[in-house]
Formats: sequence, C-alpha cells, structure tokens
Amino acid sequence: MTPLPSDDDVLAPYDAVLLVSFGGPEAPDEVMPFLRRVTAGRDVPEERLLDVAAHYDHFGGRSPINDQNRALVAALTDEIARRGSDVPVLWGNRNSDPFLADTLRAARAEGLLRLCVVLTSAYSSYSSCRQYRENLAAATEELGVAAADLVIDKVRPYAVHPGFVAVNTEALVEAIADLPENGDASTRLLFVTHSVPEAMDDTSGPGDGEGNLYVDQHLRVGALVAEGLRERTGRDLQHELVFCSRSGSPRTPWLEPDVNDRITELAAEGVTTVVVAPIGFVSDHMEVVNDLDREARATAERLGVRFVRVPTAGTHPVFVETLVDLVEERAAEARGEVVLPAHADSGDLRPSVCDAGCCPNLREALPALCGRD
Ligand SMILES: CC1=C(CCC(=O)O)c2cc3nc(cc4[nH]c(cc5[nH]c(cc1n2)c(C)c5CCC(=O)O)c(CCC(=O)O)c4C)C(CCC(=O)O)=C3C
Ligand SMILES: [Fe+2]
Repeated sequence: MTPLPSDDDVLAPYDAVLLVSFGGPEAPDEVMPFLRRVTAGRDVPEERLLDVAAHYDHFGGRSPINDQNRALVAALTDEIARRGSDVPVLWGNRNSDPFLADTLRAARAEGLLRLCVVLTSAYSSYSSCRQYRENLAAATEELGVAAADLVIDKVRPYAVHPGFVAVNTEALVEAIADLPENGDASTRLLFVTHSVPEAMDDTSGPGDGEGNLYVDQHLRVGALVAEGLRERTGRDLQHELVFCSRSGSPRTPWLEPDVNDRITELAAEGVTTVVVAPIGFVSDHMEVVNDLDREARATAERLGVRFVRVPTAGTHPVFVETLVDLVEERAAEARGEVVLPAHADSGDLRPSVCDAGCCPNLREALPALCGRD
C-alpha cells in the first residue's frame, strides 16, 4: 500500500498525480482495434483508417507513445521525490491499455482518492482538453458509486507556461546549431501542430470568448519561441504555423496549410531549408515520427529541401520540472492559497477549472470533470 502524503507534503492535499494520455497500439494486432476506438462514432472514412494503420505498420505495429509516457511517469516520480514528496504518479489512457477506468479502480483500491491530473496535451480545444475531461467522467461513471469518494482535479492548460516555451526554445537552439547562419534568409521555421476541424478551433476557449484559442495559443508559443531564439543566438528566422495529421471527411474543413503542401510551396519560392518544430505535441509519438519524420521529410527531400526536425519536450528536465510546478500550483489552489501562476505573456491564462461550455463537444453534450459544467 502506497503511503499517503503528510499534511506538509508540497503536493498536499493530493494522494497521487494522474498522467492522462491518448494511448497507442503496442503490437500489430492492436492497431485496428485502437483505430476503431479512436474514431468510434466519428466521421472518419474507412480508407483513412487503413491508411493510418499503414503508418503503424512502418513501425512494427508499435506506437512510441506508451513507452514515452512510461519514461515520463518515471521522470515525474523522481522529480517529485527530489522535492521531498512520495506522492506516486499513476497513468491512464483514452484509447489503449492502461485505460483510465482501470487506473482509477486500482488507485481507489489503494486508498488514493485525491488525484491531480496532468494531460499530455498543452493546448485548449475539444480534442486536447474537454474530451479528456469527458473521458475522466466516463471512467468514474464506469466505477459507479464506488467512485463517489474520488476527488479529481486537473492542472491548467500549460502551452503558454514559460517552462514549456523554454524547453521548446532550447530544443530549437540546439537543433539549428549546426546550420550555417548565412543560410538563414532561405530557411523557414515551421511550427507544427495537429490539424483539427475548423469548427473545433472556432469554438475553442471559454464559452463567452472569441473562439480560436487553439490556434491563438500556438501562435503565442511560436512567437515566444522565435523571440527566445533571437535573444539566445541573435538569429532571426521567418516562421509560421502549419498543420499535420488531418483526418475526417474531405468535405469538412480542417486547419490548413498542411505541412507537406506548405513545404512544396516554399520550395517553389526558393526556400532551401525547413526547420520543423512540433510545438503542438509533448512527445515524439506517431504523428511526429510518421507524419513529420517520414512523410514531411520525404516531401522535402524529393524537392531538394533540407529538413531539420526539432525534438519535442519528451522527458527534458525543464519540462518535467514545469509539470511538477503545475501540480504544486494546483495543490496550493486546492489548499485555498493565493496562487500567482507562471505565465509567459500577458495574454489569455486559462483556469485549472474550465469554464462552463468551453471547448464544447459539437456532436453531443456529455458530462465532463474538472469544469464548471
Ligand atoms: C488535437 C489533437 C491532438 C493533440 C492533443 C493530444 O495529444 O490529445 C491529437 C493527438 C494524437 N492523435 C493521435 C492519433 C490519432 N488521432 C486521430 C484522429 C483525430 N485526432 C484529432 C485531434 C488531435 N489528436 C482529431 C480531431 C481527430 C479526428 C477524429 C476524432 O475526433 O477523434 C486518429 C484516427 C485516425 C486518423 O488519423 O484519421 C489517430 C490514430 C495520437 C497517438 C499517436 C500515437 O499512436 O503515437 C495522438 C497523441
Ligand atoms: Fe489525433
């Protein structure tokens, strides 16, 4: 049985941290069941599923995402111990084993009743925030009345946290250290994230807000990273935001431009190097190693364009410290203390308890935890 934290624990009142992630297959026979789970009830054509299954086949049917989360759990556990706490780090997924409901059941059986959730997704949108909150509600529902004594809080969206900006800046500085500066005029820095339906971006953010918070947060992070690069190295790269991993029906508009289309246009304009920085993701999972390292790299190489890919946050110590800082911040908030959240610009700071109606589910209204609705 895991010991419960004492009252002077930096993470009190929490008994455990719960890392919540997307999940991925780990063997060839898990690929199609995983894809059907991901797209259940959604408008994703069968050919797209077979196409995506082929991505996983290139990697032996195993996505890197679960191993990356195992490494993150270990790193978070070490960092928490370094701060003098023995609060354990649990892990549950939306789409693959270990499923959230199983993790919650096991936590409860061990007497871990007060959990602080960290999502492996930094940005605000239905897919990257509310859907995980719905998954938490569904998982507690699955446990039935037994879950009534569980407290589940969540750290706030952390894209515009100075630590997340710093780790992405650091990775960029290192990735281009070997590129000669006299080529910077013909180099383009492409910040990349997962495309989502335009309607999902339009409604992202607080219900009474302007929407488009998903894209807005990426633009802020990109601008801050490019500014950090300038400050650190004096180098000024032209930059823009592009998208990868579009799915859904071709008739539904999704965020564009696609990274491959944009590289093709840039090649025609005389760009000779693209630096691809996937700031929308926190680890080098399948959307990164396939959609960027295989597909976008092949597009660039076919056109004679040099392709440099910047690593994601992964288990970088600054990222791990940032996540534990966020848990400490959430714990202080739960204890009723006045909290001054670290934020990298004066723009939109999202609360840890989501507004009613924010980042709505446009298909059906479902219960969601960690919010006012
Ligand atoms: C915003 C966002 C993130 C970032 C935030 C976060 O991390 O949560 C993200 C991450 C990921 N997306 C992933 C994989 C997939 N996403 C799909 C489909 C979709 N993603 C969407 C959005 C996002 N997705 C959407 C709107 C769809 C359409 C269907 C639906 O509304 O659900 C599909 C279905 C097939 C297809 O691609 O068409 C797959 C296989 C993996 C796992 C990679 C691995 O295995 O290593 C990860 C981390
Ligand atoms: Fe996705």
